[in-house]
Amino acid sequence: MATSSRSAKNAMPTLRSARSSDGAAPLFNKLKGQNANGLWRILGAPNFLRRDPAQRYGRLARHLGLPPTSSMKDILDKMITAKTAPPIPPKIVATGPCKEFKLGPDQFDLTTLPSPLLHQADGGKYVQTYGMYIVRSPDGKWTNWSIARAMVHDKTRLVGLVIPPQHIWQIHEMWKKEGKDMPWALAFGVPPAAIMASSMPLPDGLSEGDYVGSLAGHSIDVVKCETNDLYVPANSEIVFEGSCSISERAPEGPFGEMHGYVFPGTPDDGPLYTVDMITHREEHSSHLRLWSVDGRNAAAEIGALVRSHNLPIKESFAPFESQVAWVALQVDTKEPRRRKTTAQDFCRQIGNLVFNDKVGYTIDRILLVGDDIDVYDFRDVIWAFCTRCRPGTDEYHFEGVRGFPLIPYMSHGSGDKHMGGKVVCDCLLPVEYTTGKDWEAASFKESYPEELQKKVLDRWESFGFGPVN
Ligand SMILES: O=C(O)/C=C/c1c(F)c(F)c(F)c(F)c1F
Repeated sequence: MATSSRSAKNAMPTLRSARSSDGAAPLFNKLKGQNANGLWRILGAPNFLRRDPAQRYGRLARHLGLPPTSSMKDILDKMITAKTAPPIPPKIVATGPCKEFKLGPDQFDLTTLPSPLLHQADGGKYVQTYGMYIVRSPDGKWTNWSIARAMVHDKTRLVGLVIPPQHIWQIHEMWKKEGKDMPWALAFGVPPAAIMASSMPLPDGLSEGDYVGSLAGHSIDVVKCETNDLYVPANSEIVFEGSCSISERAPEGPFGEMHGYVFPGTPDDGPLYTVDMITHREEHSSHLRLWSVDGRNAAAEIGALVRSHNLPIKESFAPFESQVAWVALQVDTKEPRRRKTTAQDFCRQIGNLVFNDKVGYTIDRILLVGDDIDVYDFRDVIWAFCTRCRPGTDEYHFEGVRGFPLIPYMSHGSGDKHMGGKVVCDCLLPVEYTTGKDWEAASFKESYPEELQKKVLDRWESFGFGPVN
């Protein structure tokens, strides 16, 4: 990464992207409010799409050590494969780069450090959108690494979103029963595989640290916090250490959320986090991003869940165009025919399984599509949805399941804010449940003999139509 923080002093604010051979992410080196050691810089959108179609998911691929030309399928398959690999627990080390600088509560002021106002109508400065929370159950058996947003509340405190059924909420409830504030750490700039694992809806009780080791192919070095007994990745760039109150709450939000809305002047409330110490390394930055990884990773988990129940699903993907609130499931349609499954039984079985599991929490619409549909191509998915799913009769609604309260039609809609609002859309035509696909797509690839297609493509540019895409 860029220049040393020491050179940041007294410089004009500039934006310089963290350019490398495979693409750019905005790195803000000189920010108003930095302290004498340049704390902190900000890297934007570390997991977002690239312009180059050949490297569309390059930044995500880099999180997992995959080539920048990897497909979304390559990325999600690696995450699921690692989950079933033998766990590689973190390795405890005596110290690490994150210990190079240590600031006590009288040496920092969160209201003056360069926390960004990400959207003009946000209820506060969201310094935390891509850092990794570390919390542990009171019995010490479950260490959870996760992402949850938080904004600056005052000089030494943040206020964050902690909602059921998230693991941080589950563990916070355990500490409430103990009558003790929850020890907490927030690590920015952690190993990229760790932040990817933090945004996967892994099963309750599974410690991400074990999973990340199998994802990275080696154990992650962790080091003990100065002010509590939690362990953080030793090469983290910045670490906030402290505790999350089990009683004190404050206004939280609104925030420009993953679905693309902010409702001005409508804060909710959340628990207060007190920061007792900040440690950081010389080369540091706090990472910002907008919520999006969760839906993509949820799709991978949903695919694994339905296959583990012997449901014939080949591929699973959450289209970006749906704000990752939909999941398209490609069905191996010879199986429902072999099993003589009716559409209703099939859709109800999938909806009951997914929408009653934590992995389905953020997903409001499941689209079942046939063998001929590429779930990674939204044009394919929406074509099947528009032409094969009859409104009403081919849709199976689920109102008796936990809803996702952040979706605007839930939080600001007409129905219950916390229950339901979910549906399975059957985008298989009835014939796919009986004798199989009986149509040809009226398309270049399906409506003409291959030799004719080749003849045309060979002469395409000579016709003056430009390069074949
Ligand atoms: O603040 C946001 O834009 C989204 C927060 C968020 C999320 F992205 C998830 F995937 C969750 F599961 C969740 F509980 C959340 F609160």
